[in-house]
Amino acid sequence: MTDNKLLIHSAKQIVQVVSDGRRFRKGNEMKTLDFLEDDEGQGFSILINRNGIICDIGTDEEVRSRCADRKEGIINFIDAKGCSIIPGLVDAHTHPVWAGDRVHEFAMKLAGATYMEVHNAGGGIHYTVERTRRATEGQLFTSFKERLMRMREAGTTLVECKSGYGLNVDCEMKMLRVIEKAKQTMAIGISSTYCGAHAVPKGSTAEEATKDVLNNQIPELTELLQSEELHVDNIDVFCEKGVFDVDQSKQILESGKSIGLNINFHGDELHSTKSAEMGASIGAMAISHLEEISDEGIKAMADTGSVGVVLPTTAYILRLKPPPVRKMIEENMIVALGSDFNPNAYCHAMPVVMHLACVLLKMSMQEALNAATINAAHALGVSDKHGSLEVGKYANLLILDTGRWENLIYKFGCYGDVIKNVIYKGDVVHSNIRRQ
Ligand SMILES: N=CN[C@@H](CCC(=O)O)C(=O)O
Ligand SMILES: [Zn+2]
Repeated sequence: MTDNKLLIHSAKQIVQVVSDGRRFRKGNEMKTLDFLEDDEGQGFSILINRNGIICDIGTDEEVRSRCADRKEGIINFIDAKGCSIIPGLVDAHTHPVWAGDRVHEFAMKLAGATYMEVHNAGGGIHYTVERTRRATEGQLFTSFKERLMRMREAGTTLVECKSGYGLNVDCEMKMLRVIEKAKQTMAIGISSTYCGAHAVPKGSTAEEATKDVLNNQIPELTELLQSEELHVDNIDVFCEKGVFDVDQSKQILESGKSIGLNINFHGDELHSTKSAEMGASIGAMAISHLEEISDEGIKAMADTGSVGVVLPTTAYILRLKPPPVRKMIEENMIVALGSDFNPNAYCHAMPVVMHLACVLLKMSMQEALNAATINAAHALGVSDKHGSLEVGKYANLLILDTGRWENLIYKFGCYGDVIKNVIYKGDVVHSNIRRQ
């Protein structure tokens, strides 16, 4: 007799997001969510095996009788009466490892300074780089761990995490080791990204910094990947006027691709540089920001299937023109969401990001949930295991204390009132005490 780890039963609603094995949704399909619900008051169940994988899903009666037929036992039960269940949220873009505090810059920006004015005056990324270089691995891990726990409480079960506040070989590898440690020890999924070309270090030119990335940082990273000291998934560059230009970015991204990393980078944020066209031409898995994407860029990304990761917190905080998400969806680009959690945009909560996506980017709640689950997982190349509630996928899910999942988006900033439990690979990793 096999024992299953957990049966969650009696749920009012299970929002699977997708139920037919598809890896993403685009265009008009983004308005659709697959879910289990009926008006007769019938409850729904999810059964999770010992390996933390969903092994059955359906009405309470169906799941229990199939389990009995297979003569399987169940170790734990959760009664989800009146609740809805959705997949764990996927945050497709964050910068969560750093030291220092940039609250003073928020005041400068409120007073009218632009992002690049702060950056060029030695603040912004440069300010964080100085403090991150001085911090020990232990100090960086302690604050990173805390941030990951806050993200998880807000419903994130898979998060992309970048390096990029080192800008030299030692500190970039230090950041990647910190991310690796969390990857090995914490109950949250992590997709790690090398972003050694996040800014041009003080005292260097972009050309010199490109050479350092190509000739020093990537070779060192290659060795650490080969020795399996690090497991890195993606390569990123800040492709922007005054940072790395399109040619420099292309060289760095292609070099990362040649060592097996997925291309996933910052483009067309503050200026239209044709980053999207370049990224699509080299097979980028995803490109983030895209506030200034051109019509040709949208078409190129739609044609190649590169995912557009939009970051509503950035446009909101920097008062930028928001990315043209309606147009992207109309043109069949795959759109995903990320929090962009970083010292400029201090927001770790994907429910807040989804709310901003609806109000600022004019997405519907269904589109926002697709973008924050299956499409975000696809941007990270792992939508075969994450991003929906289907048999064979990780049992990463949220039990919401409401019969209508939309409350998670509607109740702006009040996700703590809505999320009852966060479950990662079949284990309860967060319980809202007030909601028990
Ligand atoms: N634009 C570049 N990188 C980050 C900001 C990083 C920082 O300001 O520390 C972003 O995605 O918003
Ligand atoms: Zn970023």
